[in-house]
Amino acid sequence: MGDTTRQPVLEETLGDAPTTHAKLLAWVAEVSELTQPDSVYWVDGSEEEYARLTDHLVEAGTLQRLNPELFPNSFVGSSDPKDVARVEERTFICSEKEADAGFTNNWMDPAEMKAILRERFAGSMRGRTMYVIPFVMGPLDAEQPQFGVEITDSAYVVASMRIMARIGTDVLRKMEAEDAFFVPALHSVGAPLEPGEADVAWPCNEEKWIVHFPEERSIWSYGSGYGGNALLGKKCYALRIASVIARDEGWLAEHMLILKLTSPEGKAYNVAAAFPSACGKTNLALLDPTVEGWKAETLGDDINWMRIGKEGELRGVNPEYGLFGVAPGTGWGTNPNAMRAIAKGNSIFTNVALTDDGGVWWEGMTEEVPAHLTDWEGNDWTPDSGRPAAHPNSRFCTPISQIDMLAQEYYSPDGVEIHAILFGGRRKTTIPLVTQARSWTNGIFMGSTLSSETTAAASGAVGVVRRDPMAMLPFIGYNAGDYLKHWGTIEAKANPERLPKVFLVNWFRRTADGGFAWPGFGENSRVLKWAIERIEGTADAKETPIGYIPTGESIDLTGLDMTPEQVEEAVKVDPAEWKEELKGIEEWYARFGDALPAELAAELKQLQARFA
Ligand SMILES: Nc1nc2c(ncn2[C@@H]2O[C@H](COP(=O)(O)OP(=O)(O)OP(=O)(O)O)[C@@H](O)[C@H]2O)c(=O)[nH]1
Ligand SMILES: O=C([O-])CC(=O)C(=O)O
Ligand SMILES: [Mn+2]
Repeated sequence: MGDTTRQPVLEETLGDAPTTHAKLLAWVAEVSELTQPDSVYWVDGSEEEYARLTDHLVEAGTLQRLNPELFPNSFVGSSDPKDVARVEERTFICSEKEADAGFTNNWMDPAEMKAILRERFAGSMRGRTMYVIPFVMGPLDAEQPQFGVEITDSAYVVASMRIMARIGTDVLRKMEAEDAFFVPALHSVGAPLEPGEADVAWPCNEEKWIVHFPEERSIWSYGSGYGGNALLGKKCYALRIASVIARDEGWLAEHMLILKLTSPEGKAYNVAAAFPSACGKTNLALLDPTVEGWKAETLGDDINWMRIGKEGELRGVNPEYGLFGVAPGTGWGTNPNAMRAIAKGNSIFTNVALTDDGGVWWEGMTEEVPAHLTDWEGNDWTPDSGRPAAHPNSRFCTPISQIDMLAQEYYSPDGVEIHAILFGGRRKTTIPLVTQARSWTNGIFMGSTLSSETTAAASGAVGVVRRDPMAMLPFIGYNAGDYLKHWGTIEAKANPERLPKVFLVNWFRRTADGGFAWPGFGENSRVLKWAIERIEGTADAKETPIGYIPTGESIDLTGLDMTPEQVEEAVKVDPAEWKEELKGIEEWYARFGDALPAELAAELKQLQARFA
């Protein structure tokens, strides 16, 4: 990239370095000595820089520019077919003590792991540019801005990080002015180039390591260029490392969307919802309410940092700056708000199909399926090809500011008060459309036993039911038992009147004939209305062993072709199914051993007794 690069910042050239932050300079020098890049480039985050970067990515064959009349300033690229999702089996929490990682994480001794990683990173950036990306998760004017610096040898990562996080010179200036702590996040695709060797479109390594050192608050990611493995501000920092910081400081870093709802009377409520990957967060965050008189506005679609406010209320902030959404199933029919945001351009698409007129397409985008496409692997595709045109975990990466329904409070460093918390998963049976928890502890029980069928968002088998506490199974940066205990401490710190009410939801239940028991998407606003009316004490409910479910009449069905009996079917608690479920929960809880909080063991006992 010629004039855009700088020589490695080594000890003797520190005088020319673009920052006075001594720790950052030292780290950049150390990494460049280890990884041996051709040059070091400090990312300023400007539009002009983005133009140069994307030009370079087009030249390198990583990205293609889309037809600007269809998608202005937008690009599409395909990853290596073996680098399409997060790799949970290659993800590690290297706490000093193994017990602090707990049974839900892979663990290795930090010194041993560092030795392995140093070997992998040694010379790993040879022939490449090393980019230094100063970033902040959450608003830069937050009381305590949460800084990070990602070092990467992937221009695709730089371009994507610019959409997903606040990056560049402003961040660097504030960081150095405060001589602030930052999370060092080191990333290499692990594909050094020998002199004269031609690059491939998507460099990566067969061997992948996604490693977190919680005590050091550092991240080392090797071998993958994809999403959650490589955009280190997202899952690695804002969930795994932040969950550890949150434990130590008394707050919560959660895998949740945040949605603001305003009732016909003009009263606003903020709902946070935790669903596992590819289970409907982005869709709910961009909800188009079908229920009359209600307004929805987006605050966040994936991550929610919650702190206790001055009046003992729980306040949530979305630390991200963009959407990294699942493309398939996102369409004009199901999620027009996402489609409108995407259509404004300024987006990077990964592993979607290409239309003949230079646009993108994926399954579910339009009702009409194009007669011809280039599929995500670059092959000709027609509707009778017998395979999806877009990869099931293909993604759109789009600035959050392009959402028309974005709430103004998104920009507020103090966030918003959270009034309700939803936990949800993808279950064909057993779990009702919606259940209200009896109490905060009962709500933690619901979250801790959350289960879902696995999706394409992580590599491995799809459709297997697994427990996913608070939808955080792959993201809890410490012992899962301690994590549940930490949730328990919130009750005592909060104002009891202001504690959010907790609900369990399941948009994915099936009827006997195999269809969805509930139409989902915009219609989910009817369920949210019920939940809010429960908070206000105005909606009817039926008490069951697992909590409160709606009566058939208590869900507003105006304008929807559905009967109260069908609602009852969608919310029914079937004792036979629950007998099986209780076995699953018992096995799950047994895995925590001594780390299981006593109050949750008691919750399970009480539930068993209610079914007996
Ligand atoms: N049946 C049904 N499907 C839904 C609903 N909401 C979302 N989906 C589908 O679920 C898939 C994933 O939805 P997303 O909203 O992208 O999931 P996510 O939780 O944001 O996923 P990540 O970004 O991976 O964390 C898409 O294929 C959607 O079409 C719903 O209410 N009902
Ligand atoms: O992290 C990623 O690659 C994408 C994502 O949001 C998830 O899988 O939950
Ligand atoms: Mn999402």
